[in-house]
Amino acid sequence: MGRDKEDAAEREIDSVVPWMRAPIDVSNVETCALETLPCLNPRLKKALEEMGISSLFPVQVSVWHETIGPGGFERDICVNSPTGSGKTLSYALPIVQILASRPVRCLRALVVLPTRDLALQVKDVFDAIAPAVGLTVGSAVGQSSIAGEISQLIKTPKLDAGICFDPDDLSQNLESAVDILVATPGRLMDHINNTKGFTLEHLRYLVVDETDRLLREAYQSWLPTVLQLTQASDDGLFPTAFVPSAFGALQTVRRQSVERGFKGKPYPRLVKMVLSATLTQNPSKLIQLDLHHPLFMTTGGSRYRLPEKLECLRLICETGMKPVYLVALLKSWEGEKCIIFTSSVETTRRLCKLLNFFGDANIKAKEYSGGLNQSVRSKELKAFRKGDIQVLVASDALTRGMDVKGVTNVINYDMPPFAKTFIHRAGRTARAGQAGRCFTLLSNHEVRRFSKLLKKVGSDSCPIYPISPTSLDSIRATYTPSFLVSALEKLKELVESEAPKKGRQAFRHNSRTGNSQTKFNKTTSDT
Ligand SMILES: Nc1ncnc2c1ncn2[C@@H]1O[C@H](COP(=O)(O)OP(=O)(O)OP(=O)(O)O)[C@@H](O)[C@H]1O
Repeated sequence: MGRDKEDAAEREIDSVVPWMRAPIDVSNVETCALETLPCLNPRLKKALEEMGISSLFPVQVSVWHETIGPGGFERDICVNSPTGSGKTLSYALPIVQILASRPVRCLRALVVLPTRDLALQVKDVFDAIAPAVGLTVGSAVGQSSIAGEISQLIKTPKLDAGICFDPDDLSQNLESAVDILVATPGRLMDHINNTKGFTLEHLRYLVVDETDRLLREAYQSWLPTVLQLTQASDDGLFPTAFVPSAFGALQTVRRQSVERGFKGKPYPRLVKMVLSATLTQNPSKLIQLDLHHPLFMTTGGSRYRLPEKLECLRLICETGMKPVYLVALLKSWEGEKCIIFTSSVETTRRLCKLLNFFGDANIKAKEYSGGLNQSVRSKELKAFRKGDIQVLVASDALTRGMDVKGVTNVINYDMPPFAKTFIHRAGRTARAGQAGRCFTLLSNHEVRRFSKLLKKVGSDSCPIYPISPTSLDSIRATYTPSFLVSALEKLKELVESEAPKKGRQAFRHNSRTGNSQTKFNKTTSDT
């Protein structure tokens, strides 16, 4: 989306839908010890304790109160709560508790997330609690082959000795092997369209995590498809292409209800939970979710909120000096985990290579961007989680929601283009009530625009970080003309061997433009 469009979308706050005008303010809610949480299943309590959790965070307490007990889940839930405030468990815990009370194996909860790594992270949370109450969690994210995924999701019938399972025989009972499915939209659609025995017929809970991101892209119309498949089944609403393909004895009949508040809606209805740190307030987007008496939960009065213990800092330098400032910062934190954000995939790749040229700085940096294939990305992320890599250089597309323990610093090497981008980047640190710092490197001409952005995110303080002149000088000593020539040569080789055609052309153009300082600055300022 272009900047103008995004800005316009952000301004649409003026046309907030009525139900968003009187939210539940989560900042007035206290944390709650597990011992005092009403109705908590003792087996879930034990599982939470094994995860190291002794109390619930405010957003988790608020959602719990609206979902557990009499009248629970009567309304759809919309949560706008800061990064790292624990939104995943806020939906995972009540869903698991409720499903545990009726132990019948069929797909009853679906959680949709925009990326594979994020979906796997959320699956880990469900996996930590669901088995304690006998529930099974599956994933449809494209991590394994489609056949591997199908065998994990669908239970094939036990046949008499000598009789083989025939996948085309519709008379055989195919049942779901999972109660809860965590999916990305693409793989979800593959299973809806092609997997025999995969059905949303029994679905009771739909979670759309990172809602604003998921609503921005249609992903093969996954949302209208899911909503259509969970409509009333007594009025012929299922289009033939989507006839559910489960042939087990178990049936869920959704009827057009005439009960108060449900007129014209199917009952039992699909309960929806939508969550983000930057939940859209755009009515034309929200309407796609077809929410039922939505209950809005937010933190504080402002639209966006940064984590409480996040410290924002800025560094102002000439564009060509950004690498020097960056290395000075990284050297001063030896061993601390850090994520560096850049403006594009190409920039991410180049900056990562550049950091690795500063060999004596001992910085182990890896790239995490849409320019890498999924398996490489997941491998780098795993190494970063384990602490084998200290620095992850990342583009924006994939880092939303990412939860990596021990990230104490985030650096905006390129200024974030939008307030939302700043929130999600900065939110990779200062999670779960921990302290963290977000540094932004700025050139003089960016200072005013950055101040405006800070106002939007509700930050009233972002002092200049006093970087030590001695450390800058020592790095400048490395950053000599001979270093530049050698780095330039290495970058050229790498770019020519790896970059797409466009990148190679840009580099050749730079190489023709004269002295090495100009060339290097161009290359680094592009990064
Ligand atoms: N009750 C709790 N006690 C201690 N730690 C918790 C609790 N709930 C969640 N956490 C931890 O807090 C961290 C952040 O949780 P989570 O990823 O759900 O945040 P989030 O609000 O979804 O963030 P984002 O908006 O960035 O996706 C995780 O590491 C999680 O393990």
